[in-house]
Amino acid sequence: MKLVCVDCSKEVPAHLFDYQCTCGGLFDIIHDTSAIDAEQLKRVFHERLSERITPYASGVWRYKELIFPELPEEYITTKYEGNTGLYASALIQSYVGSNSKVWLKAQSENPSGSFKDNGMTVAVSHGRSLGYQRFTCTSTGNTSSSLAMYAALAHHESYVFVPNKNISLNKVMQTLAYGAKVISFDGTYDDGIRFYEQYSKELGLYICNSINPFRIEGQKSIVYEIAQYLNWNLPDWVVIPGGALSNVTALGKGLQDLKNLGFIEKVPRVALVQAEGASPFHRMVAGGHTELTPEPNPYTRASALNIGNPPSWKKALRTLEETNGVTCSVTDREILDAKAWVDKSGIGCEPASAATVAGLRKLIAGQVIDKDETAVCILTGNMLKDTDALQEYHLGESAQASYPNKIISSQLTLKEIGAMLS
Ligand SMILES: N[C@@H](CCOP(=O)(O)O)C(=O)O
Repeated sequence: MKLVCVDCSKEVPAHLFDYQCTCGGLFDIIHDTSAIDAEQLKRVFHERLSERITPYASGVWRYKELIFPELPEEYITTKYEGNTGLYASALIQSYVGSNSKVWLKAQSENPSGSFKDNGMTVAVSHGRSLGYQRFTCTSTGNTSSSLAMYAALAHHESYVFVPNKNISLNKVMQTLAYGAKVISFDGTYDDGIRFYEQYSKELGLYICNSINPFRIEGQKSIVYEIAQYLNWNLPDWVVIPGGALSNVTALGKGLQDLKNLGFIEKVPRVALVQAEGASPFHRMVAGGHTELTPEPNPYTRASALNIGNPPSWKKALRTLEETNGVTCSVTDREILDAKAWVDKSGIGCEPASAATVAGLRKLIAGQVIDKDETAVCILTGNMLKDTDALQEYHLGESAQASYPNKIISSQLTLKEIGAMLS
């Protein structure tokens, strides 16, 4: 295993771990897979589906050989993350106007309620193996909840920086309740990352944001799991939301692993969906530019996507190139309407996740995605991560007329209502 800089291609042995190269570029982790017997490994992954107790019962560590083969088991900090549902939803298929199967991959079912757990279990385990006892991140709330949970499990400390506005209080409370020291600051996630880039050495804390390549390695398991559940036949499209862009980066890296090992024959196309108010990456791609212009004041109601200067944009661009991918942006209204249908389907998600369903609908309407093509939308966070969004949508002044279910209120007694219903 070695670290390779995405900017200057400098190679560094993994034991000299750092977040950034001396040139300022982020590192990728590259594994030596030459000794892997792919068929044998597939059988091992299959056998581990019936594990209950060992770390291999985790939907991340099930794939340890492709994620972090060198890690001694004693450092693994797991809550059996992953193992999340993959649902084919007829309701969502009809909502997006598709003739073909649409799956929802519910990363929202992870132990802390978001996809961050897939990467965090690996980052915290790696940090422990290096001897760290204090962990940190800056976050709009999902990364911080996940970090706080794993740090607590490992009996270690976590220090979390959260913007003082435009994030969900539920997530901040979840982080606090897991025992993190929560420091609210005047700024955005982007400011927090800049701070770490400058001070990571002096802090002496292990950084758990996605500038840490071990986070990306763990998040690759999301697409491994989808592929394994579908017997190694992926849908035509994978639709994914984009904020910090770690998810799409990991998706691309995971797809290349599967292809290179011969686990899958065809690489699906990737559709990356951003919220209109925080869409610097989409604007770059749509404008045919090769450099990202940061958005200084990102704002979307899908607060997990409130990121104007995504650190992983170069890695994300590679995913698009390798998968013949596309990008699009959707409005907050489109996101919240799509969310209402994902919730009604019984699966549920936080607003950021619903950008995928809104994006799929838009891309089908625009004939970028064919109605006859299959797709999987990755849902990143749980419905209860942002209960304000639920209230605003269902009870607020602009409660949506398009949504069929309302609270039925009446002056009748329960006995009278019972008589009416019988
Ligand atoms: N929405 C994210 C933003 C942080 O991204 P990361 O991948 O760098 O941790 C959050 O939950 O904080």
